[in-house]
Amino acid sequence: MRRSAAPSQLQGKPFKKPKFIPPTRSNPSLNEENTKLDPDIQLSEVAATNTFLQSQADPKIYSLNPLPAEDSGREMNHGETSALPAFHLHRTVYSPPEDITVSTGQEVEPGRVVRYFTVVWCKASKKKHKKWEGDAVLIVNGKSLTLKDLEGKDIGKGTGYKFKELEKIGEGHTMMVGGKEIEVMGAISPDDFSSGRCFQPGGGSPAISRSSQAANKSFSNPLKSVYKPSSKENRQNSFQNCKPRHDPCAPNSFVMPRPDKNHQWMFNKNCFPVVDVVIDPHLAHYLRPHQKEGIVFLYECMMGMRVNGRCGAILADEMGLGKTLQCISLIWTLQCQGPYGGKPIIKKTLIVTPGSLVNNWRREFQKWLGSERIKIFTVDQDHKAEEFIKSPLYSVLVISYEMLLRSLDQIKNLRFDLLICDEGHRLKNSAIKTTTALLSLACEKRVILTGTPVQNDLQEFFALIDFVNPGILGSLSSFRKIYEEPIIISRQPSASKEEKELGERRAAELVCLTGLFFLRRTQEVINKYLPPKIENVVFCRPGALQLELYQKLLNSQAVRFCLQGSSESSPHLICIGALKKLCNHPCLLFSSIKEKECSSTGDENEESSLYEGLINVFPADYNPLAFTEKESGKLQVLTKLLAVIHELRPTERVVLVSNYTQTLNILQEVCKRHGYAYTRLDGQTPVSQRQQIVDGFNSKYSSDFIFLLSSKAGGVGLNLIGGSHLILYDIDWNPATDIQAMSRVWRDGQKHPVHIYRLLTTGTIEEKIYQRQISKQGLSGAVVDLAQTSEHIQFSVEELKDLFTLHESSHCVTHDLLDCECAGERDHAGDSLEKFPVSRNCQLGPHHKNPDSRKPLSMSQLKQWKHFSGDQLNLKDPFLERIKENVSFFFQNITNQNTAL
Ligand SMILES: Nc1ncnc2c1ncn2[C@@H]1O[C@H](COP(=O)(O)OP(=O)(O)OP(=O)(O)O)[C@@H](O)[C@H]1O
Ligand SMILES: [Mg+2]
Repeated sequence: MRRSAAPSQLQGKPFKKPKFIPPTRSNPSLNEENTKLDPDIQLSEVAATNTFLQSQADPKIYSLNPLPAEDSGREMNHGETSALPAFHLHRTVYSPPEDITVSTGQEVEPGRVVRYFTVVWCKASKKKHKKWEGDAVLIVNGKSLTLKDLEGKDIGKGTGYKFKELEKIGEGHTMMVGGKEIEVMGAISPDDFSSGRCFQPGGGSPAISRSSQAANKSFSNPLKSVYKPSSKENRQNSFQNCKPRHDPCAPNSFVMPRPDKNHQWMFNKNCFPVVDVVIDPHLAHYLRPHQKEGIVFLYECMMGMRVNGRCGAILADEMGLGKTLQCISLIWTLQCQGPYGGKPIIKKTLIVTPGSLVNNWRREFQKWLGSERIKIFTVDQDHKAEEFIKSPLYSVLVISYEMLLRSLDQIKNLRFDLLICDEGHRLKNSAIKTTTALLSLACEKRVILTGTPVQNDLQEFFALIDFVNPGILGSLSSFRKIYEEPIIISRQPSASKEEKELGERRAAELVCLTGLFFLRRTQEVINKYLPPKIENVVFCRPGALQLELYQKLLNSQAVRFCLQGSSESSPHLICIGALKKLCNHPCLLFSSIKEKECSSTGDENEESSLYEGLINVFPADYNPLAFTEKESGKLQVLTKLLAVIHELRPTERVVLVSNYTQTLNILQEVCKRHGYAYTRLDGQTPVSQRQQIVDGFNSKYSSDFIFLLSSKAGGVGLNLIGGSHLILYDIDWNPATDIQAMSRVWRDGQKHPVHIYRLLTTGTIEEKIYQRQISKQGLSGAVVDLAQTSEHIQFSVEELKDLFTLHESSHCVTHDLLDCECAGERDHAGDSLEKFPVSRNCQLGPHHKNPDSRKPLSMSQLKQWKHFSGDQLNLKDPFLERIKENVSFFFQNITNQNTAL
């Protein structure tokens, strides 16, 4: 039968064998190089994991875009390369063994042999000359055949075949399946099927995707922006000047891995001598081992050395690990150097970041490189992007996401060679304007920085991956069929053994594919450079007015209504909001009631039914502006805490965090009343002033005692090392918001022991939210993402019942739930949590050799924290001793207890 090529084959040479070529190990020397950096940091950490993707990742470096098998096609005439290990590329073609027994997600009868083939197909016709319509995968399971397209969708099924016919299936065999004619191209290994690799289009390289615009281009040259073909003469001149910028042999020099032969064959068309790329010793001197590893990772990604022709990377180190310095080192290195003839790799860099961090980037550049080496342009109201465009002086443009959208037309006209998206988890949705705007920029070297876990959602994971390396995972629809669906199915309790196995294999494959350009390290890698951290959870007794109001709210018609029905409409959100306000201070609730009274048009709605009769609980002359501290348990504790810090540590400062502007107003008023100098950063603070406020507070000359911070407005990325005490006044549904806030002070540069206080009102909804945060359900559920609020959480009636219960007689409901033998009556000093390292649940989380060793802080780990009731005599901690009168219970954990200061 004559045949025309199937669409995929038109892209390249027609072939007769299965298309997928398993990723091949390339340049083992890079692996060695990396592991040499720090024996503590193994490359296995490079691999991504995921709560979905927890399978063992193979830390090998793979080439996803195989080159011709022989690398002798081009002579490398620069002697330096001969020292490199020869590049061997194996094209593995699977030939089926006589008997294959597999277990996959297909419904397999026990003991039955399932076989897989790549085929081409077309609609059945009598025409002699077939026009093949597409590639597909044929699954032969007993007497049944299933045909799946390369997006994983079933496109044909057939049953009742004769065994004799099925035995004949092999290369070149033609037959009918579900009204489609097929021709078999070759066999696929069960492994390629279960890993999903056989679905990857383009000769096994996901780099050539049919779906993505960018991926439709032939794969990119990571050096093209700078390498212009030079004349012979020029080339000879440049050859003579080809020296490394810094001495690679100097003691403590930090040298980047050299490109392997394969890379040279692809990208060193002018045959420049290969020159060592050496990190500026001025920077190298300061770099921590994990930062060196991170810089090698970023360098290799940007150079297309990890995934051929792909130049994207995600650096997802936990907060405070110095992602900024790693990027600054990358930019400065690529801007001045390159491996081929020493030619620089980039000219212009675009850094997009949240508004509050624009000037932080400038500061960090200045801190590490001074103001002479590199010129940074930051866009704000007074400095428009046009200035950058006009001036040849600047090589780095720093702009906020909001400003980028506004200046997109001008920025689009510029050519950037490197794009860095700080706090880039916001790009997890490819439909949002910011993502489309950034994708419209013609820049292939893309880095996402994020310290915050993304939501537990594989589609968001896909969006981030697709942003940095477009098309590498194929189209979204094929990703869903091939990875997401089997992985999700495998995690359901009802999953069969085969479904579980298939899901695990697909997850492992995804980890392998993405682990090449995804790096996450956890806080532990810098703990040894940090002072001790004393973390306290403080359960504050509610005031009498609070208790009375709380009971009244719980007995309201609105709450009763929530407990009867479904939570599809959202009266429960209004109830939760009111309870949270009350926990912060009754005056906040008073203001809401008054506001409602004024705006009410007489119609009865949930909010008015919630507030019914409440106003009578307040004294008749109640004035919310003249609130007292006594009225709120937490405020009472807070004022005592501030007083004791001020007294015992007069030179130390406090960061005071709330999620609500109105609460910050109250806290600000407290500062005024007590004469504490303060500064404030919230959503209203103009972007241009934010860094100034932060710098002022961090300066040793600052007279401010308190930094009032709205965690939602300015939590991410800020360095507030001027403060060594951080008080979280209220709790968020989303643990990520609180973790972000808490990470502002315990970071590199902090000189004092850090004290963190998390204030919760005993027995109330705040305890429930805390329990939800630390319980497995809370972390693996819907609340891991920064953008998540209670609006996104679905509550069952049972959960709502629990939320809307007040435990008046308990010292600490959270402790009651721990099943702890101490019954909260004695100083129960458990082991320090350092024995139980905590890591945040993260879809893109770290890869650990022992998956059980690091779970999110759980109830059982909390039990290991030191804990004691407020009634105890003589607490060792002088701060807690002074506030204990209004505290029913404490949990405390000390990290780095023995760090010398
Ligand atoms: N090697 C180092 N030596 C001393 N200080 C460092 C080093 N690396 C980073 N720092 C400092 O540590 C602080 C935190 O770094 P950075 O802001 O880059 O963290 P990050 O990883 O971006 O965290 P986040 O996710 O919170 O934004 C900064 O003040 C930075 O200057
Ligand atoms: Mg940062």
